[in-house]
This record gives sequence, C-alpha cells and structure tokens, in this order.
Amino acid sequence: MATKALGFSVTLNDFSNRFGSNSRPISPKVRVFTLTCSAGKGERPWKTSDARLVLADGSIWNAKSFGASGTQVGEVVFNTSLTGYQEILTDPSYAGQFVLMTNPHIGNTGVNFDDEESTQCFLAGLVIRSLSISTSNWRCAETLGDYLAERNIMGIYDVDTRAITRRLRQDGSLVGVLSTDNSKSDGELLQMSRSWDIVGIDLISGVSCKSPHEWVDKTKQDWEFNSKGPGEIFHIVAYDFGIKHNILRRLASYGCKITVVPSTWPASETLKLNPDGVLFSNGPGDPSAVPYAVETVKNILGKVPVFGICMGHQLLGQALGGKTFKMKFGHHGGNHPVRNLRTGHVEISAQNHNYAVDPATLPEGVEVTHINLNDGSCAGLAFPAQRIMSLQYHPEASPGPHDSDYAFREFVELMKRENVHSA
Ligand SMILES: NC(=O)CC[C@H](N)C(=O)O
Repeated sequence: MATKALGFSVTLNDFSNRFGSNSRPISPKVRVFTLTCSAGKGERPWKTSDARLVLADGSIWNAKSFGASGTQVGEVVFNTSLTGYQEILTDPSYAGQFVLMTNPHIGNTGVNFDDEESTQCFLAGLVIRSLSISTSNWRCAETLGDYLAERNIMGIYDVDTRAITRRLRQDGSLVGVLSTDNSKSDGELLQMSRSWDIVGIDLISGVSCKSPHEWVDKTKQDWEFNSKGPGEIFHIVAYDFGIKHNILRRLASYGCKITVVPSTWPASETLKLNPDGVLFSNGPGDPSAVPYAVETVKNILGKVPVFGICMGHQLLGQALGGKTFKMKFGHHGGNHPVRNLRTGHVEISAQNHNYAVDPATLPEGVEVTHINLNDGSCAGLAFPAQRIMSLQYHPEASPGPHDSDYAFREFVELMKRENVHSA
C-alpha cells in the first residue's frame, strides 16, 4: 500500500523500523543525540537526519525535518495532550516557543478547516517523536507536513522526545535552536541558543489584532454543551493578547456580544463603549514584560466585571499589586488536575503557561479560588469587591476536557448581578 501523505511516496512496510536512542559527545560539555534505526532486511528509514535541535545546555539532537526549513530560535516546552495538535499549533500563546509533543505519534488525523484557534501559527516550531505516514479523518483537509510548510513553520520528527522531556523536567525550560542549515556549525547554533532569552520580551504585540472588530460565531450546534442556550445578551470587550477563538465562541454561546480590541486599546476607549464586562485573554511570553497592558487592566478594574484567562489572569494579578514568576517548566497539556477551593470539586483542565502569580504578593481581599493539584500553584483568583475573576488555565479547552466550562457561565452571572445592582 502506498501513500503520498508526506508529499512523497513511501510504502507502509518501510515504516516498520525499530528505533533506539544513543548519543555521542563532541566535547566534554556537548553531546550529540541520534535516534538510530535497526532496520530489518528490506527495511529502511524513508529519510536520513537533515535537521538539528541544539539546546542551550549543550545537547544536540539529530532529527528529520518536515514543514519549513531554515534556522529558528525559541524556548522548548513539552505538551502532554494526547489529541488536538492543530489547536496547539494555532494557539498564539506559543509564540517564541517550540512545542514538543509527548504523545509519540502525531499527524494521523491531518488538519481540517474547523480546529483553528487563530488565523496563523505563531509558534517557533514543532518537535515530535514519530510523524504519521498516513492521514485519515473525516474532516481532514491536508497533511500536517503540508500545513506547516505553507505557514513557514519548522517541524522535526524522529527525536527522542521522552529524553528531552525528562531533561526539561529535571533542569527546567531551555532555549533551543532548530536548523536545517548544514553550513552552520554545532558551535554556532549553540551560541545562538545561549544568546537569546524569552524572558523580558513583549511577544503580545506580535500576535494581537491590529484594529477592533466584532465576533459573532458561537460553538457549532453539533459540539454545543450549554444546554440552556443564551439568556440575556451582554456586551463584552475582549482584549486580544493572543486570544484563542474558542474563548470567543464559548462567550458567544453563553449569550455575549463581543467587541475584540487590540492589546494597546486604551482603557478609556473601552469604558466609553459602556460594556457589561471585559475579558483579558491568554497570550504569549513574559507577563512582566508588558507594563502597558498591566496599566490598561488597572484602569478598568473596579469599573466593570472582568474575567482574566491565563495571560489575562497574570496581568490581573500584577494590576492588583501582585508579582508573577517563571516556573521551572510550566504546565502544557490537557490533563492538569485543579481544585476549585470554593466547591471542593476537582477539574481536569487544559493548561498552557510558564509563568504564575505568586499569591503571597497579593493584597488582602484577593481570594485564591483554584489551585493546581500537581504543584499547588495558584490556578484562579477572585476579588469579589471589584467583580474580578480569573483562571490561570483554559476553561475553553480546545484542546482538552470541558470540566471548567462553567467559568463562562459564572462570568455571565457576575455581569447579571451587576445589572441587577445598577438597575
Ligand atoms: N496561555 C497563556 O496565556 C500563557 C501565558 C504566559 N505566556 C505564560 O507562559 O505563562
């Protein structure tokens, strides 16, 4: 059986290779890792290594490239989601990062027209263990490789993703350089990885929309699970720090009319629109590198009900006087247990963040509403006196479980209470 799923012909028999991992030192501080193929008679890998991932700790990982070619620097993070690679690729919060999927088999469902979380892929690149040589799904429109190549995003496969993940868990996040350019030496790539840092950079301005616009799309009927349907209509201004479309769809499904505004939209202009509530979205990079956004949040707090998600939660934490810090390797995946401290319920949540709010730095009156059960970090905040709620994780999932969808209903209820008080 032959397939052209990867843009070239390969027989399925070719794929029955057995791989092992080994590494060679090129200097006392630098090791080269290569996945070797112990092919049986008549079996061969369809492609030899043509890319390198060089990490700032000096390790060098030989790999096979797919998608775009070139040289790219970024921070490597591992994502433990089993499904939903297309939503992950289009989540703008991954700008400046290489996403390494711990699920070893990626690409089997291809990509489709519906699972986009933004209009672009902003991530630095994709790192996977095994790229599916065939693509099969009723919604599939094209292969993952073609999709990445068209969007100029680099991908590598045949990498020992488990070994890199263990390294990141043990030593913390690492910057890396991915390259298909043979003219660059290992030393040059290593130097590149050591002279770049994601900390302190404003990545939001590169992913936010350029002008305000209305959003009307709800979750499609086939996928909808808000059985009550929208009640009253509330007008929300949503700050786009790199907003995922499913946040907007879920708000629309709960009956919100939404005006999406760029990250630099002044608070005074937002308040002139007289919204029932304001949403501060997810977004990429270091939350302490965007003081202008914290200032905007500060100028809105207390005036209307607000909801912060991920980056939005971190900006709210700072606007309230708290501090954010960089975690060792963050949370990225669809299997993070969170306890809602108000109800005692445990939710399995979708998460994607490398920074967190330090609750010890928050002023009195601010309540920690949720904690991550893996490491006890702050996963949600509320400040009832100022009608503020926020989550460090993703109630819109996409990809991930829907346990936390109730947060959108709670935001609508917050706006409803506000209307009753001001009537
Ligand atoms: N998903 C997000 O909004 C991520 C927030 C922030 N960039 C972090 O890594 O913590």
